[in-house]
Amino acid sequence: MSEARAAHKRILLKLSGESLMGDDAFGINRGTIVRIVGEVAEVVNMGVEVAIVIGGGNIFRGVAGGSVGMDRATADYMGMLATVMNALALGDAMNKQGLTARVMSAIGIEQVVEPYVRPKALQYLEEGKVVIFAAGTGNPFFTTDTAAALRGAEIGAELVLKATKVDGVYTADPKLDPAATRYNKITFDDAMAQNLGIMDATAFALCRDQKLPIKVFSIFKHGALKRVVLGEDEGTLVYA
Ligand SMILES: Nc1ncnc2c1ncn2[C@@H]1O[C@H](COP(=O)(O)OP(=O)(O)OP(=O)(O)O)[C@@H](O)[C@H]1O
Ligand SMILES: O=c1ccn([C@@H]2O[C@H](COP(=O)(O)O)[C@@H](O)[C@H]2O)c(=O)[nH]1
Repeated sequence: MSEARAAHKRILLKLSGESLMGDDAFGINRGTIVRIVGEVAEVVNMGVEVAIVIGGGNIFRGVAGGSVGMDRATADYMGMLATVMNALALGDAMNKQGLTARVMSAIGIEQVVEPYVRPKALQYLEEGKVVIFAAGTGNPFFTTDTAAALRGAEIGAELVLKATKVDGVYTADPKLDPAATRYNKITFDDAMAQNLGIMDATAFALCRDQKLPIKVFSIFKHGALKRVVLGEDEGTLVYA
């Protein structure tokens, strides 16, 4: 274990699917996934129990499928399967880089990965294994952000870390509004009242009701994950 003291014992890290793309147009970039696993390893080696929810936007997005005429629920199941592919790739990279990872799926595909069973997930975390939650909530019409809030609450995480492409929550989407400014912290109620698009309202509401804070930070900023875990000033805190 390293000398630095973590501010949190157990965390839920939400990785967007797009964070695995690197500079590619879609899919999984090998160098990027290796770098992200290296950053996760740093916090695991500090003694932090790490659970991960991985998105699927780099492979498939259900809403996009719906918009071209596909049944929305079917498209959403395809989106959930995309998260299983990302989870398998992430787990494989972790095991190759010296971590022990377990992938658990919210939908039954037992020949491929074990099903999500809460006590088992808790046991893995206590054993120092990284648990990767695949297939979101297992239900269509939800997102992996909501899965992160749900699993975070279920496992008693102290903090949800939303690792994304931007370095925090802004007054407006910074990709669309260059004049947008970043919040250092913001309450769930304010984020929801202002309809800030960084996370969906269901995820915000669940975390607010469970008093589970969220840190939004950029996964592309080297060392940012470790700085969040150390409780340093990084990204935006969303709190109740
Ligand atoms: N107020 C805001 N502050 C910051 N980012 C915002 C805001 N409103 C919208 N966004 C956008 O939200 C996006 C967050 O998306 P994110 O990377 O989490 O993707 P996702 O849909 O959750 O994951 P996936 O890629 O797996 O589908 C950012 O890229 C940013 O452009
Ligand atoms: O609980 C869930 C989680 C996800 N989906 C579908 O998967 C895709 C990919 O997830 P992202 O959160 O966008 O990364 C999502 O667009 C949904 O179509 C789901 O149905 N239920």
